[in-house]
Amino acid sequence: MKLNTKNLKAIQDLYPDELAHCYGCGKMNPNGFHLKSYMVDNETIAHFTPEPKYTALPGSVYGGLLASILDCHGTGSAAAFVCENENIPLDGSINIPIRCVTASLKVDFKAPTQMGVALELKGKLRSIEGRKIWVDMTLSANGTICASGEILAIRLKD
Ligand SMILES: CCCCCCCC(=O)SCCNC(=O)CCNC(=O)[C@H](O)C(C)(C)COP(=O)(O)OP(=O)(O)OC[C@H]1O[C@@H](n2cnc3c(N)ncnc32)[C@H](O)[C@@H]1OP(=O)(O)O
Repeated sequence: MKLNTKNLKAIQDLYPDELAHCYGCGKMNPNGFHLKSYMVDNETIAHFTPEPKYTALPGSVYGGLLASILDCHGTGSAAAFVCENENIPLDGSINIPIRCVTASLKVDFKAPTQMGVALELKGKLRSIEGRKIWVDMTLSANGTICASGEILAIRLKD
């Protein structure tokens, strides 16, 4: 699915500048991946096209890179789901006051991930229990789920 992001704000772009240096998704990191995740209906979605230098076997993407983008999609999704739960707007009118970091990340690699195509990451909220947020994720290439992930993100205390 091609996502029209014209009227959407990326979750990571709602982090305040001083917390936006993450290598995977920080807008302030000039060398990073700049992953951008969006809330669409009840799920989160991101697209990312790896450069050929992130090759594993010829023609397929290195698993560490896939884990990296799932990590950032997962924490961004966790922050967004908490915002939705607490009626905090994601429309860019404010920087979001929710900070989530990864406590645990599990990735299952199900099929080789084709290099040279836009990968699609999706996240669904499994549960929020206090400061713990579990998000289930998939990563697809050309409509085939190549990896699934689950993340436990922890909401930082104020
Ligand atoms: C703002 C932009 C952020 C961008 C982030 C991009 C994604 C990242 O790469 S983040 C970097 C990688 N992650 C980290 O460096 C985190 C390192 N770990 C920590 O800082 C701490 O362990 C932290 C914050 C996760 C939890 O510490 P703390 O706030 O003291 O909470 P703590 O009381 O230990 O744990 C809270 C709950 O989570 C549970 N928990 C913590 N870690 C785990 C774990 N690995 N597995 C299962 N449960 C866990 C605890 O058991 C506890 O549960 P309960 O409330 O039921 O007792």
